[in-house]
This record gives sequence, C-alpha cells and structure tokens, in this order.
Amino acid sequence: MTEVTAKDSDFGDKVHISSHPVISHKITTLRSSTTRCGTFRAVLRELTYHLGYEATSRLSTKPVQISVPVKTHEGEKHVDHTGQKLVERVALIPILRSGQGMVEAMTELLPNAAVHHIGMYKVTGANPVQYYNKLPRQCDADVAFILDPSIITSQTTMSVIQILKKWGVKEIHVISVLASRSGLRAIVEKHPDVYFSLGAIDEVTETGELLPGMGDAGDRQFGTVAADEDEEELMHPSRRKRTLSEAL
Ligand SMILES: O=P(O)(O)OC[C@H]1O[C@H](OP(=O)(O)OP(=O)(O)O)[C@H](O)[C@@H]1O
Ligand SMILES: O=c1cc[nH]c(=O)[nH]1
Repeated sequence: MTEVTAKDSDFGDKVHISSHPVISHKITTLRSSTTRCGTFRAVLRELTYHLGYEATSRLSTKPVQISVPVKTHEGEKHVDHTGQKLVERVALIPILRSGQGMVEAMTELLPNAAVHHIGMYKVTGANPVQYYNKLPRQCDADVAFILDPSIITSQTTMSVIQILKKWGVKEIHVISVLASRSGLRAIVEKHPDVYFSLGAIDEVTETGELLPGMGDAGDRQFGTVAADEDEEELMHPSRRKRTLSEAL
C-alpha cells in the first residue's frame, strides 16, 4: 500500500498536515500490526506532543517582568528581564475513548489548561451519540483543542465542533494523527473557521475504516477487542439501566 500524501494547501490555510520525518516514522509505528498496546500508547503520546507543539503556535503571549539570577565576579546578581506569558485560556477536549491517550502530552505543553471530556459513540447510518459531556455550564476558554487520533467520516468531530460552538468558545483547533481526505474535506467545508494539526491523510474504506489507518485507536491503546454495534448501543444512558439490571 502506497502511503497517500496531501499538502496543506489542498485544504486551505487553517489545515496543517505534518511532513516531518519523525512524525512519519512514529505514525508508521502506530500503523504496524506488530505494535502492542504499551508502545502504541507511548508513541501516540509522543506524536501528540509534536502535533500539539505545532498546534499551539497560534497562542499569543504578553510581556511579564521577572528577575533572573546571573553569576558575576562579585557573586550572584538578579537582572530584570521582560519575559513572555501565554494569554489565552485553553480547554483540552479529549473525545473518549481514544482522545484520552492524547491528554498527557497536551498537559505537559499546557499544564494549566482545563480538560473537559466528551464521550461519543457511533451508530451506523445515524449521527454519533454523545454519552458523556463534562463541559462546564459557562464557557471558560478562549481556545479549545479537540483531541482525537482519527477522523474517518468526520461525523464525530463535526458533532463535537457543534457542541463547542454552542458552548461559546471563540477558536477551535482539532489535533488528530490521521484524517481521511473525504472526512477532512467535509469538515473544512462546513466549518471553515476551525484549525487542524494533523499527522497524515488517509483514505476511507466502504465499511468506514481508515485506509491504511492504524486499526481502532481505542482498542489498540487499551488492549480491548472491537465492540459490536449492539454493545456500543448499550453505552447510551437510557439503555444503561437495563444493561445493569440484566447483568445482576
Ligand atoms: O469520523 P468518524 O467516522 O465519526 O469516526 C471517528 C471516531 O471513531 C473513533 O472512535 P471509536 O468509535 O472507535 O470509539 P473509541 O475511541 O471509544 O474506540 C475515533 O477515535 C473517532 O472518535
Ligand atoms: O479506522 C478506524 C476505525 C475505528 N476507529 C478508529 O480509530 N479507526
């Protein structure tokens, strides 16, 4: 299988697709069938750090006065310096489950960012269903970074973008390792104001998998086997009670 390559310019000026050799190398490790879950998690974390570094380049800074210790012949002196401090309030929005594996790297970059989890599951032929939403009632961020390793049809990402726009955040930036060409095209058309930092562009199969993809990023991170659709449906809150009582 020849890897598909795409240029940023194919998708407009808000989409950045990495061409960095270290990113390509790490994505190859994620794709490989022989990569086990411990390595998968570690490499996803490393990739997120690199993609997040690029994604956060749009944040602004303001001057801050500090003093810096400097050794001189007379001993240590403290010199005044005008440093820089990040300005925007940032929220990280991991989409469960897979986006959880991207949180640690992003909080290393931005230790004071809020983390608001959103859980989504897919139903064939219907819109994705939100099963968890920990956004505070009042919007508390200027910029939201959506974290999800894969964008396939893009229905999940688009649903979360809609949720965040309704919440009131001014700038939305999606960080993802792999996006399908058709899925990315659909989001960019519907949400031209949203920014993207991506590792690579893939195609999508008739059955809704990324090609070549990396398998199911959730299952590969957490060492689980793919749930069938009936099991996914049982995650919906309205069905959970029945599931529990059946299990007891
Ligand atoms: O672009 P879409 O077609 O909407 O698909 C993308 C979604 O599918 C994957 O999650 P998955 O449903 O495998 O859930 P999981 O993270 O809980 O494993 C992925 O992490 C995205 O959230
Ligand atoms: O290709 C796929 C399919 C399901 N989930 C993923 O993360 N990737």
